[in-house]
Amino acid sequence: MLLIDLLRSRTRIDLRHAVGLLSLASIATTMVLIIVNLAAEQAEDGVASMRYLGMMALSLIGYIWAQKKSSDLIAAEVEHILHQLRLSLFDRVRKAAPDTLAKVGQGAVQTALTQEMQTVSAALPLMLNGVQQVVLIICVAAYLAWLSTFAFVMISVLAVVVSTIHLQRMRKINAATRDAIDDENLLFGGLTDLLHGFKEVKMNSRRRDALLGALNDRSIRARDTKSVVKAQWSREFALIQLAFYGMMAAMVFIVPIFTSDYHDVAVQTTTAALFMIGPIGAVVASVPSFTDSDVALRKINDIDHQLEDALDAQHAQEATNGTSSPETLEKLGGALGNIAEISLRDVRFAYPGTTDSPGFAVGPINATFKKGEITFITGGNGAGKSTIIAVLTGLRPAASGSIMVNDCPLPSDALQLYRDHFATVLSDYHLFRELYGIDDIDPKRVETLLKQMEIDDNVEIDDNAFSTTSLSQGQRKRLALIAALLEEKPVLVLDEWAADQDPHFRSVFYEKILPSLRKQGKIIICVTHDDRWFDAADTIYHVRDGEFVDGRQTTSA
Ligand SMILES: Nc1ncnc2c1ncn2[C@@H]1O[C@H](COP(=O)(O)OP(=O)(O)OP(=O)(O)O)[C@@H](O)[C@H]1O
Repeated sequence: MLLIDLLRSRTRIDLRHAVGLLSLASIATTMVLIIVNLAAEQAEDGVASMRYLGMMALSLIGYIWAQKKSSDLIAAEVEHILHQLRLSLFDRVRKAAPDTLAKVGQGAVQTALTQEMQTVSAALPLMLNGVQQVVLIICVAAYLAWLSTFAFVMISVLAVVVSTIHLQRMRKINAATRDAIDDENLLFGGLTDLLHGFKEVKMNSRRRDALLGALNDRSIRARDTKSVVKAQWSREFALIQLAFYGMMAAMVFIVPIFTSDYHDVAVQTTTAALFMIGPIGAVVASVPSFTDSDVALRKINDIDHQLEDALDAQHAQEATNGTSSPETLEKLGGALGNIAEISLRDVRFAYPGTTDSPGFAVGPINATFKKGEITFITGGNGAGKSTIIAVLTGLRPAASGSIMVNDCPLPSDALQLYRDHFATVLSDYHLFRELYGIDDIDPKRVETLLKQMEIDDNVEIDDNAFSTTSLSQGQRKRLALIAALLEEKPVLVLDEWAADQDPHFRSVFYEKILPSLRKQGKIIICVTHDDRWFDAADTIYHVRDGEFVDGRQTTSA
């Protein structure tokens, strides 16, 4: 079972210690049963034994101590294991290239990190409680064996028969559980469409009806498969309860026929059997969550392996390019510390294609971006501007050609080092409310930037975070630019940044903000369609079909 493998492989504690504590709690509980039986015998003779009362108090103290110790240990350990699992997935996501993540599916990774983790989180404590109850059942069974060997053998045979039937039926239930979870995930996918596309759904009643129809169908399927699983489990509970009552009946009607001295222990044996109802119920009730968590863990593992395979392929590709020597990295570090220019030399890149058509390709690209200069990249939709930006910023590794920092070629194993020198607001940017990675923010600088972006009335920075991001599209982009500028990087890349700005602020951007950034000595690269302000650039590259067709030096800048 994956859950047990997970516990074994990830735990920091000695599992024998935890099981020992759980067993101690079970033994203490069994002691209570034995003492009650013995005290009851004395009570029949009208004697109230203080010795048994003391022993019972000791057993209860032992139970409470072991239970508290084991609960604390297990609760901390369960959360530690989940934390480890999350970190491992975060790490793989961190290392993944954009294509790797796209291949596995962002939605699948998100589901693994949220829904499936929650299922496992709920199941782990139940499973450990189940272990305790199993130990308790074993202890009570041993007590039964001591009271009456015949009763014990009979119960054991009955337990083996019922367990065999139960396990057979479990296979069917497990398969149905997997179907139910798949149906539920399909339903959640549709819900994401409904919530993310809420406005589009509101605007179009045909789309709304079609989407709600599909959601309804998926919900019906999820309902039906789930109710089949629940009905199967109810039948299982009934079977186990029936077996239990059968066992009680056998003890009071059948055992006395075959054993002569049974009447001496009949009451104790029946009490012990009754004592098992709770633990058996708890064990049976915890089984469905094991099944759910096993399915959830399989899904998490699956995503983990898919990411791992994609990363292995990525690393194999990187390995063919070799590893840079410390001298090369040192030279590159020096160049990056004082970037005068970045050049692309015969750079090519292509998206993976399909069997029917090759992926879109850019290159050969030749261009130079200089410190203290503004470069515009223009071109029609789909010409390849954003793809070139992705290669230039090191988000996508070039297939051939070279990127030069000053006169130093960028090796493919130093892309992260290179990327760390860029601040970007890309076309599909994400605005973080928290200014992650930006420390010691100077409040005066923030004030100036907020004023310069004309949003000082709407936003402030508190505790390293924007006070709000609930703003208009244009204002959100201004915040993204502030965050990029606070990073204080030597290269600034903006992909269609001004597209959402009003005419007034566009002129502020092109006529004031960009020139002041040029004065600061940054390399500024902007993808833009704003031909009215082409004069603001020092150099303009025009892209057509993945190539620069015109690189012109403007005169006015
Ligand atoms: N992730 C991707 N996987 C495969 N192909 C892609 C991917 N992203 C873009 N493309 C292909 O690359 C082409 C160029 O896209 P790109 O985004 O670079 O164009 P663009 O010039 O920035 O366009 P726009 O002005 O519309 O933003 C697209 O036509 C598309 O076919």
